[in-house]
Amino acid sequence: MNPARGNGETIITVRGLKNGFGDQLVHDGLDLDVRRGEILGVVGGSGTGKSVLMRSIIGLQPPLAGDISVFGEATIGLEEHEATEIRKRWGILFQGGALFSTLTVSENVQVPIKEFYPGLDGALLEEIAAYKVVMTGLPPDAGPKFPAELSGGMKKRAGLARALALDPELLFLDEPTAGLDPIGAAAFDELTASLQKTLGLTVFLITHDLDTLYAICDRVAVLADKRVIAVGTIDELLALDHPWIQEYFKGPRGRAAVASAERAQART
Ligand SMILES: Nc1ncnc2c1ncn2[C@@H]1O[C@H](COP(=O)(O)OP(=O)(O)OP(=O)(O)O)[C@@H](O)[C@H]1O
Repeated sequence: MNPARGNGETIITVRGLKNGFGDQLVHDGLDLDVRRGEILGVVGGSGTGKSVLMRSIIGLQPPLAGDISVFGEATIGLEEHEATEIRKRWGILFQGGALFSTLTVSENVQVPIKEFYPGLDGALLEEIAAYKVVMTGLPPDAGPKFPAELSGGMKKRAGLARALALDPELLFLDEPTAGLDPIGAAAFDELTASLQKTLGLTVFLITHDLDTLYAICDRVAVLADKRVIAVGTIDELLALDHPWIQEYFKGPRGRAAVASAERAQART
């Protein structure tokens, strides 16, 4: 944890967000600030609206009410060309990777590049994709492979390579370590932290993985009761007496994550 990081500018601001489906209200008066340069973990029970929040921020879920700004610009109700300019500046790893199964890894990485820069020639696209593939720790020969030929961890890395295709400032990760074994998950966390540092990224990271929170998140936002009930370092959250927060961080899995973070600290 490095709470000092990200103390400057706010890169995402959400105010009074309201989302719902039919009779079900998912968010009601949700506020959140994400600071430039931080890795913000977003946690909450299943169905509390973490993915819906991410979808609202990236413009895939028009909210019932509220204001959202990213990079200092309001993102709701933008003209298509204005939205495109903003979308170029972020990358997204959706839950499960969401790779196109009929395209190779290299072709998957090229999808956003072709979308935003349709004029680039094939050789340059190949070159950019090859660079992104290697950057995410995949072997160079992963480029021509299809997703079905990859392990779960490799698929996540390929999804990350695609999310980084346009050199984003802001990265959205939706449960990136779900389905990975603990060693694969720890390796993915290390990759995220190292890319954040090297590329100066801001990371909005939805997770259920306590190890990830302890290992790489600067702050954690907790979703409950249709809003963000608290944001802070894990120590700051532990000082609160909200029952979900206490149960989450101090339950058996929370204690195991602390022990594992302490072991990792002792090794460095
Ligand atoms: N397109 C949709 N239509 C109807 N209901 C939806 C839609 N998208 C999400 N919901 C509902 O909104 C609620 C919040 O969903 P969301 O996927 O954001 O939860 P989550 O916190 O990400 O959960 P999990 O941790 O299980 O992934 C859920 O009850 C879900 O069923």
